[in-house]
This record gives sequence, structure tokens and C-alpha cells, in this order.
Amino acid sequence: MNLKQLSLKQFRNYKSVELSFDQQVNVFIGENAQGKTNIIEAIYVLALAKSHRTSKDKELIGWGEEFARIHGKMERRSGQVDLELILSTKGKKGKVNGLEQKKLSEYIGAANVVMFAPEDLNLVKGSPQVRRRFLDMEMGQISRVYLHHLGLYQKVLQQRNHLLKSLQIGKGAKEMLDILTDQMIVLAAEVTKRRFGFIKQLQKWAEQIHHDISRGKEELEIRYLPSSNVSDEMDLSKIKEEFYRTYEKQKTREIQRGVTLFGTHRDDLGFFINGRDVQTFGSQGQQRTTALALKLAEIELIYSEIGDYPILLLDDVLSELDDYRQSHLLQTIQDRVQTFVTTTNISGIDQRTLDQAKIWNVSEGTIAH
Ligand SMILES: Nc1ncnc2c1ncn2[C@@H]1O[C@H](COP(=O)(O)OP(=O)(O)OP(=O)(O)O)[C@@H](O)[C@H]1O
Repeated sequence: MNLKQLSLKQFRNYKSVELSFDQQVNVFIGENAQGKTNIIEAIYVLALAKSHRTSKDKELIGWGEEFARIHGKMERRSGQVDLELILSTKGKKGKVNGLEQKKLSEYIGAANVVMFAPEDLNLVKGSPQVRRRFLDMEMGQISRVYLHHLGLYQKVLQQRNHLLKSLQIGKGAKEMLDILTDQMIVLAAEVTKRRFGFIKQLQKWAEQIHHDISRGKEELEIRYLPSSNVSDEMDLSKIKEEFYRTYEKQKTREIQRGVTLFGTHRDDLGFFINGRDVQTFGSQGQQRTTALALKLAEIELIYSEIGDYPILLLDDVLSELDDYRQSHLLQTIQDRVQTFVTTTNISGIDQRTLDQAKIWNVSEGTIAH
């Protein structure tokens, strides 16, 4: 899929800007703090209704303004799609082809993006939260059902934590805990089952890509690491049974601590190269290759799921990759994947890429080419 036009109003440091993209590769170049990342963040938010670098939508609205608007015209295999997202201090609204969507979960998925930013190099070593966020953002854009279950799970979890806090100080109704636990377990089982399935698919691509980047020397394995004793082979009812067992074991401690101690919000992902944990034993280079393999695997996975390539957003990351990794990445995207790149220094980018790219100069919230 291709983004043909993008217009921003009061988004970050852009008062009003309209851009047309007729090339596959677009490079935004400029000094620090001029608005390069803001542009590709806008494309990410247009697709996923969430930023990759903040959970506070208010930060996306231009200072002193009431709202921000992102409008994009996409060309997909299935036809043209017009997307509009309005962020205000009161919330956000998404329109697809001019029609306002009742729920954001119905809006998400009309455009697909894969972002590779310096923070992603932290995916392997960073906190489990970073890896769960990766799972949720990636899975959310290819599965509405997943997004739906995840949203409900988060709501129930919040209520359950609230109740546990009350029970901790001798308030609240204890029978409510069983009711909320039932609801949480049904949703946790759905989320878990889908995450196992997603990892299995991602593994298939990532393994091959990692093998190629490491010139056949390394085998990458991705494992879903649940906090309960559930496994890939279990069906939904078996997963639920296991969650109930965990609940019975943890119940007293949960009340003492005033917080939910089991469930998908405590799960993690593990990466293994030739059987060794990359998080503990991986060199910096191996961590980079793993992160790159995951991103490239995501591109293939999205293609296999929806029959269209996602848009690739590379935020200041090309210069972080050595020549070999960079050319591997560029080989993957060649002619297939519309790509937006930001950089402060054009010399870090492969000349073959520059030859087919449109170069945009970014300075203090204005863009020229
Ligand atoms: N809500 C906002 N309203 C107005 N300006 C903002 C807002 N949020 C950030 N900015 C401004 O945007 C600029 C940062 O833009 P951006 O993050 O895109 O930088 P960049 O060009 O990618 O730089 P770097 O190379 O350092 O990453 C800063 O000048 C910052 O003050």
C-alpha cells in the first residue's frame, strides 16, 4: 500500500502542511529537533491511532491548540482509502472514507505500518513492557478480534486491580472478585491463544531472515513466555483451567498486595540464538540483527495476512545499521514497500537508496524538496 497524500493541521510543530508522495522512498533530512520524527510519527498515528513514542495524545496537539488533524490518502490493492484522525483534548475520532467510525478498533487496520526506530534496538534488552507493546501494536493492526479482546481485558484488569486495592484495606465485595476473575480469564485465554499463534507465524519469517543476515551462522528462535503455566499446545478451555489454578494459588497474595498477579499483562517474549538467550548472552550486534529480523518478519507477516505490503517507517535508524544489515533491509523493501526515512546525515544512507528517493528538507516545522 502507498500513502499518496498527507496533510497535517496543528500536529506537533506543524501548523499546516500538505505533502504528496509520488516516490517509493522518501527521505526527510534536517538538523535535530526540526520535525523529522514528527512527520513519520504522524503517519504511524494515522494508521494506528496511537503514537510510537508517547501514550499521551495531548502531546501530539500543537502547543496552545485545541485539536490536531491528520489526513491521508492511501492507495491499497483493494482501492483508495481516505483516512482522517482528529485528536482533541477530549479524545480522538477516526473517519474512513469520510465515515466516522464508532469505535477506534474499527478504524485501525485500514492502513498498516511497520516502524523501526532506535528504541526498537532496545526490544530485546528492554523491559517486558516494551515487548508486550510490540506484540499488541503489531497484532492489533492485523486482527480486530485481538484488539477487541485486548481492550476488554485491559478494562476488566483495571476494575479488578481497583477492587483488590479496596479488599486490601478491608473494603469492597469479595464475591465481586470471582466475577471479575471469570471475565478476566475468558479474555486472557483469548489473548494468550492469539499471541501464541502470532509468535509461531512471526518465527517462521524471522528465522529465515535472521539466518540470511547472519550468513547462515545463526538460528533465531522466538518464544512466548507466559507468566502462568500455559502452553502453545493447549486449547482455550485448557488455558482457562490453568488460569483458574493460578488464581486459586495467588488469591490470598493478590488481596494482600492489592494487585492482579497473573494474566497476559505479565507475559513476555524471549529470543534465543543457537539456543542461547539473546537478552543475557547476545552481543550488541546480535541484538540489532534480532530487532531487524523481527521488523522485516513483520513486513512479510502483514503481507501474508492481508495481501498488501505495509508502509515502512525508518526513524533515524539506517545509520545505526552497518552496511551489510542496511543493504539487507534495502533489498527486502526494494520496489515493494513504500518507505519513509528520517536522518540528520545523508552520508549514512546507501547511495542506491538515495538514487531512487525523494529528498525532503525539514526545518523548524516546514518541509521543502
Ligand atoms: N506538541 C507540540 N507542539 C509544538 N511543537 C512541538 C510539539 N511537540 C514537539 N514539538 C517540537 O518538535 C520538535 C521536535 O521534532 P522531532 O521530534 O520531529 O525532531 P527531529 O527533527 O526528528 O529531531 P532528532 O533528529 O533530534 O530526532 C521540537 O522542536 C519540539 O519542540
